[in-house]
Amino acid sequence: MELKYKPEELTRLPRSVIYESGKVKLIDQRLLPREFKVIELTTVDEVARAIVTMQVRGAPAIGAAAAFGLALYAETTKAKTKDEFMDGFYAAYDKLKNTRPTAVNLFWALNRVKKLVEEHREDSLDEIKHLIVEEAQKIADEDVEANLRMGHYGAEVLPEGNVLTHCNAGSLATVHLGTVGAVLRVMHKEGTLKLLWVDETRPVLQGARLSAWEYHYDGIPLKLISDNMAGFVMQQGKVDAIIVGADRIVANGDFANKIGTYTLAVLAKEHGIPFFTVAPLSTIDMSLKSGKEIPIEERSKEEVLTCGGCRIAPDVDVYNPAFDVTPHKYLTGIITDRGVVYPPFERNLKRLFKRE
Ligand SMILES: CSC[C@H]1O[C@H](OP(=O)(O)O)[C@H](O)[C@@H]1O
Repeated sequence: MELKYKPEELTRLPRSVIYESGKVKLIDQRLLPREFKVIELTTVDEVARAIVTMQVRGAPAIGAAAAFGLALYAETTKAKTKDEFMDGFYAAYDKLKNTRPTAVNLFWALNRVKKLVEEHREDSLDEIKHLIVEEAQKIADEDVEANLRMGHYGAEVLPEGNVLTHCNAGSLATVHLGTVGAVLRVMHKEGTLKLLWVDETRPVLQGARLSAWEYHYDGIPLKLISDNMAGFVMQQGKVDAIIVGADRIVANGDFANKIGTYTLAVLAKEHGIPFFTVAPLSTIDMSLKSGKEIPIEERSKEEVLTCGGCRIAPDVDVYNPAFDVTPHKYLTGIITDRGVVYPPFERNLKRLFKRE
């Protein structure tokens, strides 16, 4: 894959989350679009709270933030002995692991650091601390590289024209550039993206608040629509492709993504519109055979009872699943950092992991 563009040629945005000597610095996504603010977190509890409250969100972004949370622990702990350090490390790992259950990137990132630490248990304490910080930075840098590759792969396969996307799988959902965001930015750079339809994505409005903000910031032509308009726009023949992110893709190609994705997939099938998901290998969980096994996060009733901080309903019972699962039969392809995977997904996803 020839990478024609560098990240700075595709976006004016900074990285969404970074680690600098004992501080995790991240864009507070709850404040967007009205305020752009980078907050500095100095404890593991603050990083865990940022993930739970969605100050940082998006599968790869929360994976990187969690890994940086372990780096922050390593560089700020007062532990004197290796046993004390390891007790604190496992406590930090558990705190971060228990933040959100659906995006597999969180567990992939935490387990990658934990495995390295356990493999180097006999090293000196300073060497172990250095390894943690270095590995967390590698996870972040690899995410940017993966997004760049997916951007180029995706722009090669999506048809020229109008694209619809749901939620935010842009730069804000990753360390930099985005998964969907990288594809859209390369298409925009090459003049093949004529118009982007952005679903507002109730109840947390990641589309209206985050995608509309970041793609407009980078000059991508877009129209914002409410979620219930997507079907009509498709019926009018105004959508040439749909592209969404993923929080967990499993061995048969079923995948979990923001609530409302399944609805779009069924509508896309009805209207003969190509439907792609974009995700790095860190989002693929080959240990699960079907999407039925994916844990689906349920969030607070307040997210549904309010909109933009205003109450829009009486205090009634609410069901608020943050994700749904789209069966692989609705998928045209999976755009990954190792190329585009087409059906049969079970066989072709296995092959993906065999390629080194
Ligand atoms: C590139 S992963 C983005 C993925 O994560 C989002 O969920 P949330 O905003 O709750 O973290 C959404 O499902 C996006 O597609």
